[in-house]
Amino acid sequence: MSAFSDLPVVALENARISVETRTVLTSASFNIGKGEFVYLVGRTGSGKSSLLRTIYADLELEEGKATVAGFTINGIKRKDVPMLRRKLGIIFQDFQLFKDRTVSENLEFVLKATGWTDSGKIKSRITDVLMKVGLTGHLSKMPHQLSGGEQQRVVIARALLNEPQILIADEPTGNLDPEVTEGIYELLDKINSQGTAILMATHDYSLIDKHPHRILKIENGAILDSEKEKIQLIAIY
Ligand SMILES: Nc1ncnc2c1ncn2[C@@H]1O[C@H](COP(=O)(O)OP(=O)(O)OP(=O)(O)O)[C@@H](O)[C@H]1O
Repeated sequence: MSAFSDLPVVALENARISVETRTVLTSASFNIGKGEFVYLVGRTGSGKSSLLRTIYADLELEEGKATVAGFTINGIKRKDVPMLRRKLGIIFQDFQLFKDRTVSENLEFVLKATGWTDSGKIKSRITDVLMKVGLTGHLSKMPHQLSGGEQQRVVIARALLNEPQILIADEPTGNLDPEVTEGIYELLDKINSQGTAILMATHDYSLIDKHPHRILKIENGAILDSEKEKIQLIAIY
């Protein structure tokens, strides 16, 4: 093990985050360790997506410090952002696959864009990630030939291509019915048990009840942490 293996995957210190003129976090500090599974909750508009955007360097940190997967986010140079994103897997509620490309082409696009050139390695990586998400045999399908749950599995496969240290998921089950949600959770749980940290924003408190993990809650511009205090989860939308 390297001497750096105990460094957190995400570390925020007194982070202040604003969107346009609205401050969503005033002074947030927390760490996410290697291989942790963490839920991110909070009312609609509390700033969950904004916090995730800061972690993947899509929204600037106004004050404080943040390191993610070994990168310092404060003042990160545009040219370094793709390197950071290679260490992260990002999953959204709306699947954002290219609709005019097959599953395989969607995955190949990302590999080529992130520097993969050897066609044998590309093919075998695509086969590997599709196997991980339970979609072996769906290589040549178009997104519209897949169910919502299957499309989300392709998105998860795409997020895994470059072996990220953490998956950042913004409402990954928001468009899925409860049974399909359970399957997606189980997949994320399996990925997590193989060592990838997960940070998942969700409104689905029944999922959290059923599968408890650490919770970070955004409330009035602050972060509450279930490791330090009891967090009330009342269905608030
Ligand atoms: N592009 C934008 N321009 C202006 N204000 C924005 C923009 N994006 C978000 N906001 C505002 O920033 C605040 C935080 O939004 P954010 O999307 O981070 O919240 P959220 O907790 O993810 O909400 P939800 O649960 O509805 O997804 C909200 O008040 C929102 O209206």
